[in-house]
Amino acid sequence: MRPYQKEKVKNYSARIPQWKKIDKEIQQLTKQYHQIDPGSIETFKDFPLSQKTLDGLVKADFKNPTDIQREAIGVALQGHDILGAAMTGSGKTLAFLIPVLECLYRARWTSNDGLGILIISPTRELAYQTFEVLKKIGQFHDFSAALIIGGKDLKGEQERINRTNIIVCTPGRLLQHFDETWNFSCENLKMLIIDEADRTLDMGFAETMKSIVSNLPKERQTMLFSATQTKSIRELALVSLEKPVYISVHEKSNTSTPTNLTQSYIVCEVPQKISLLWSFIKNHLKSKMIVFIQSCKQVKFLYNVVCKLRPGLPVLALYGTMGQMKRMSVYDEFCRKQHACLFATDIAARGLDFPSINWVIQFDCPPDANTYIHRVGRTARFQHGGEALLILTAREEQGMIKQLEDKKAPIKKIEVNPNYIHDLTPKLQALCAQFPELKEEAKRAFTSYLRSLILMGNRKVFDVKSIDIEAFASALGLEIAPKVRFIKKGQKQEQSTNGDSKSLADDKNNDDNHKEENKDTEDEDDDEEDWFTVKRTSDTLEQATIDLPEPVEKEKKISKAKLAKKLRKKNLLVNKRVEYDEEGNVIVNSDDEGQSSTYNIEEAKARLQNTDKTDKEAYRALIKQKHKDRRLKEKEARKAAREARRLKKQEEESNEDEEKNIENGKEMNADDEEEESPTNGTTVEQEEERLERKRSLSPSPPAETKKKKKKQRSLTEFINDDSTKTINDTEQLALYLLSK
Ligand SMILES: Nc1ncnc2c1ncn2[C@@H]1O[C@H](COP(=O)(O)OP(=O)(O)OP(=O)(O)O)[C@@H](O)[C@H]1O
Repeated sequence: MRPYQKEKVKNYSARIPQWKKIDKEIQQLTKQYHQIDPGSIETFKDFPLSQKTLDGLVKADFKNPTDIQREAIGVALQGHDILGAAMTGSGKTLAFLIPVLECLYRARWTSNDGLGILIISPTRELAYQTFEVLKKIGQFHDFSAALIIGGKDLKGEQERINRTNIIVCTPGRLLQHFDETWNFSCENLKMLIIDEADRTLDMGFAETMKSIVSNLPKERQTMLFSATQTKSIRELALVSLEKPVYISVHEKSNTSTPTNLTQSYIVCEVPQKISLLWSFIKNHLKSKMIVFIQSCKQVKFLYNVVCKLRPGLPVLALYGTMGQMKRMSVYDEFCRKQHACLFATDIAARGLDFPSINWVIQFDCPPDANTYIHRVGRTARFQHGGEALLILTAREEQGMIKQLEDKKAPIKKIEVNPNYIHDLTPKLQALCAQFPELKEEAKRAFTSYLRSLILMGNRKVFDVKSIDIEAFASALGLEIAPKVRFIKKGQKQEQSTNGDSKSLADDKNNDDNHKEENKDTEDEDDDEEDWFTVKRTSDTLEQATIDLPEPVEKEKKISKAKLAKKLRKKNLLVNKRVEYDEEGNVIVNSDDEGQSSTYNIEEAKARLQNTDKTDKEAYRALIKQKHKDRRLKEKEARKAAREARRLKKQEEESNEDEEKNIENGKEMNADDEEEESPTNGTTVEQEEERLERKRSLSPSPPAETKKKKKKQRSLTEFINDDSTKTINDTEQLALYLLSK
C-alpha cells in the first residue's frame, strides 16, 4: 500500500464521529456476549468489556478476575437476573459494578436519561465503600453517580437526584426520597442491585423492600448478592427476580469461611470477658483488630474504658448512633492505621473491606452462624490470612458450636492460661468511682447486654438467667447491679407468646438493639437503622418485652427518702411484690419466691456497710500512718536539737578554755575579738551596753547570749581590773582597739 493511500485512510478515520466509534464498539462487544465462557477467562481483557471500563480496572490495579467475578460478569452482561453467593472477601463488589458500567455504556446513557442503576447496601459504610470502588473503576466513563445515605444534606440530594445515573444508597434514605422528593423517578431504571441482600432483609425491611421493588419498572435486570443465603432472601428472589441464574461459587467448598482464616474459641463467663479482652489487646499491640460487641452502649463503655487505660495502640469505635461525619472519619482512620483496635457493633460486620486486619474478636456471641461468618470475614480477605477468636460462655458453647459446624465453619476450642488474664475489675471500679459519666455508661452497658440476650431468639444458646448478675455488674466497675425489671417481664412475655416471638426475634434481634439504642437520647442521628425502627413499630415484634429500667433523664426525680415516706404513708411493704389473677387471688408473692423480685435493699445495705467498713478501716490506717510519720519527724527534730545543743556546749567549753587562756595573758582568738570588740569613739561600757541592747532584740538562743555575756564580763573585768594588768597587757589591748 502506497504512503499516499495510508495518509488518506488516516485522515478519514480521524473524521469518524465519536458516537459512531462508540456504536461500533458496542456492537462488537454485544456480539461476543453469548460466547463468554467463564472457564476460559483469565484476565479482565478476556471479557467483552468497553475500553473505558478496562482502563478503569487497570488504573485500579485489577487484572485477573476472582471466581465469583468470572462466573457472574458474563451472566450479568447477557442480561440475566442473578442470585449470587460467594465467600466473604471474594470480590462480589466488582462482580456487580463491572456489569453496571457496561449496562449504561451499552444503553448510551446520558445525564438526561436520569436514574439508570440503583445499588442498595445495608449500611452507610458499605454504601460508601461501594461508591468509592465505583468511582475508581468508572473514572473514564461520563456517568454521574451519587451516594445517598442518612446523615447527609437531604435538600442537596433532592436537587440533584434526578440528574444522577447511578445511586448507591441505604434503604432508609431511599425510602425517604420515595416519600419526600416529589419528582423522584425510577421509571427508566435499568438495573437494581441489592448487596448483602439477606442483611438488608433481616433488618426487618423485607416488606419495605418488596414494596420498593414493586414500584420499579418490570423491565429491568436485578442482582442480589451475599456471602450467606437465608429464607428471606429466597422469598425476595421469588418476587423480584425473573428466571434468575443462581451463582454460588463456593457451594461445594468444604468450608463456608475463607480457607486462610484460622478460627478458635474460648469459653469464659460474662464477668471475666473484659479482663480477657484487655489481656488479649495488651498482648497484641502490633496487630490490627476489630472487636465485635452486641450493642452500641457496650461499645461506648468498652471504648472509653480502654482509652482511659491506655493500652498502647490506637483505639477506635464505630456504632450506629454515632454522628455521620464521625462514622466516616473513624472508617477512614481505621483503614489507614497499621495497628489499631476497633470496637464495633454489627454495622461493621458486613461487606466492609478494611485493609490488613489480623484479628477479628467476637466479644459477644453472634446471634447466628451467618452473622458469625460475616464478622470473621472482615479478615482473611482476598488471598490474605487472618485469625478469628470467638468468646463464648459455657451456656452458649454447645448451641453455637453446633450451628457453626452445620454451616461448615471450622473452629477449634482453645484453653486460656489463667495467668495470662489480668484482672481488670479493681481498675474498672476505681475508674467508675472517679468518672461518674463512665459509671453511667457502665450501667447502660449492663442493661443493654442483658436486654440483647432477652431479644435473641435462640433460647438454646442465649439465656439471661445463666448470668451471675452481681458479678457481671461488679466486673463493669459497678458497686451494685442496676435494676433489670425487664428480665422477668421478658420471660413472662416469652412464656405467653412462646413460639411466635422466637421466630420473630430470630429475624430481628440485631435491629432490636438499634431500637433499644434509639431510646438512648444522647447521641442520636437520623441513621437508617433508626428509620427501620420507626417503620417497624407497626410490626408484630415483641414490644412489650422492653421496659426501660430507669427513665431518670426525663422524669422528675423523687428522692429515695421521699419515696420511702410515701410508701410508709400508704402502708406498702417495700420490696414485696404481690400479683393477683382475675379473681383477685394471689398468684405471685415475692416472699414466697424466697427472694425479692426487685432490688434487695437489705442486701445492698449490707454491701454498702461492708464497703463503708473497709473504707473507714483504710482511712483509719492512713491517719495512723500520718500520725506515726509526724511523731517520727518530731523525734528526729528533737534528736537534732539535742545534738546541736551538745555541740554548742562543747563549743562553749572550748571558748571558756580560751577565755581562761586570755586571762592567763595568752593571745586572743581572732573570732572572739571581732565579736566582742567595741567600735571606735565609744567607751567600752557604752559599747557593751549597745551590744547588750542589740542582743536583747536579736533572736539568738539563750545559751549563746549567756555565753557571750560571760565572755563580755570577763573582758570588762579584764579591762577594768588594773591590778591584774601589766603594761604589756594594756598596750596589747590599746593596739587591738585601735586596729578596729
Ligand atoms: N479481581 C481482583 N483482583 C484483585 N483484588 C480484588 C479483585 N476483586 C476484589 N479484590 C479485592 O478483594 C477484596 C474483597 O473484595 P470485596 O469487598 O468485593 O469482597 P466481598 O465478596 O464483597 O466481601 P464481603 O462478603 O465481605 O462483602 C477487596 O479489597 C478488593 O479490592
